[in-house]
Amino acid sequence: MRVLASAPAKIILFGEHSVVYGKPAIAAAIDLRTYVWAEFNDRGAIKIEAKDIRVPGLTVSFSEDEIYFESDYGKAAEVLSYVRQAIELVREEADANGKGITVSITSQIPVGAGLGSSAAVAVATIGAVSKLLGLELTNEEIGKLGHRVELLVQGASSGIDPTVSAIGGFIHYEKGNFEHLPFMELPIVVGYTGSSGSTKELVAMVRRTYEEMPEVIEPVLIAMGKIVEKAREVITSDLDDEIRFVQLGRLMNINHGLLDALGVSTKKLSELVYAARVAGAIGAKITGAGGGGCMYALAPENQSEVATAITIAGGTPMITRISREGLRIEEVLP
Ligand SMILES: Nc1ncnc2c1ncn2[C@@H]1O[C@H](COP(=O)(O)OP(=O)(O)OP(=O)(O)O)[C@@H](O)[C@H]1O
Ligand SMILES: C[C@@](O)(CCO)CC(=O)[O-]
Ligand SMILES: [Mg+2]
Repeated sequence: MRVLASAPAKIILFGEHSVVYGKPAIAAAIDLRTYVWAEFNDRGAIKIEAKDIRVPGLTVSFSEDEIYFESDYGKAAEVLSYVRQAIELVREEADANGKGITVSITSQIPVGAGLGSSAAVAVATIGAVSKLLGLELTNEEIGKLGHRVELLVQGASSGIDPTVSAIGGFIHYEKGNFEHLPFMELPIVVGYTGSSGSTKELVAMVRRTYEEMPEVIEPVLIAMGKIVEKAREVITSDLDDEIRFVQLGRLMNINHGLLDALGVSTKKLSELVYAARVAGAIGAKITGAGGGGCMYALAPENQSEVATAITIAGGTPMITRISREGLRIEEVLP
């Protein structure tokens, strides 16, 4: 039997980092996906084929166009720990420890770019392997297992990324609970700096700053939580789109300033944010963990001008749409 599952990337519209401290956040699944095939092997081992993982600074040996890491030889590189943990967790849940499983991954999501590649690969792997092992799990349960994978690998995780990747759509998230927000086509442009940041390291860096000066950082996190509450009010109001976008844009700009205050912006991220605003975006901010990765801009009138400005500033623009669907079982072959 072979199973193919896919799970989407996400953008965090408001509330990254503060969500790790129990504040609310708003995120949406987007139409870039990670695909995972799962099948049994008769060697009792976990075998992972990551066909297109491109991690700057990582050198791996490969044969033809495939990169192999095999955990039974103790060679599993840290870079594949999300996938390995996902497989091990599902094997445990299914009482199938020791069963040989091969997964093969292809992905459209840039890695370490703030678009939730770690959550998508964990969720798609859990989806494919649980189906293979005959476990009946809801997408919500798979999101919770994805959260456990992120906790195991990163040490800290709010769970928002695996939740939105598993269930899809546009959500408000707080302390493990989520609620779908009314669907809204968002005229956004994502700008990729081309460099990556590690969520594990960025979350740990914010934690160190918080522990050194809680009296300074706590109010920043509280303000971020208030921004999310305000944004939710605007999104669920019956004001015209034009007015809602202007208010959301202002909140994005404030949220970006506070993320910069936490130290998760970079020169390049800020350049893309300012280039987008100068080109007419009504709001622009980092999305995801920062330290490289992506920003996004809200540009109802001028998406193409903003995309050009991001290119001129040295970034790669992506015009994406919200994905209503989260985890999907694409194929089950005998
Ligand atoms: N296609 C893939 N195959 C295998 N592992 C992957 C793949 N994509 C992502 N990963 C894993 O996820 C890690 C990147 O996760 P990280 O949380 O640092 O960034 P992100 O999820 O892309 O961004 P963010 O968490 O800010 O949204 C990679 O180092 C790798 O371990
Ligand atoms: C930085 C962070 O808030 C979002 C990463 O996409 C981490 C998390 O919520 O687990
Ligand atoms: Mg991640």
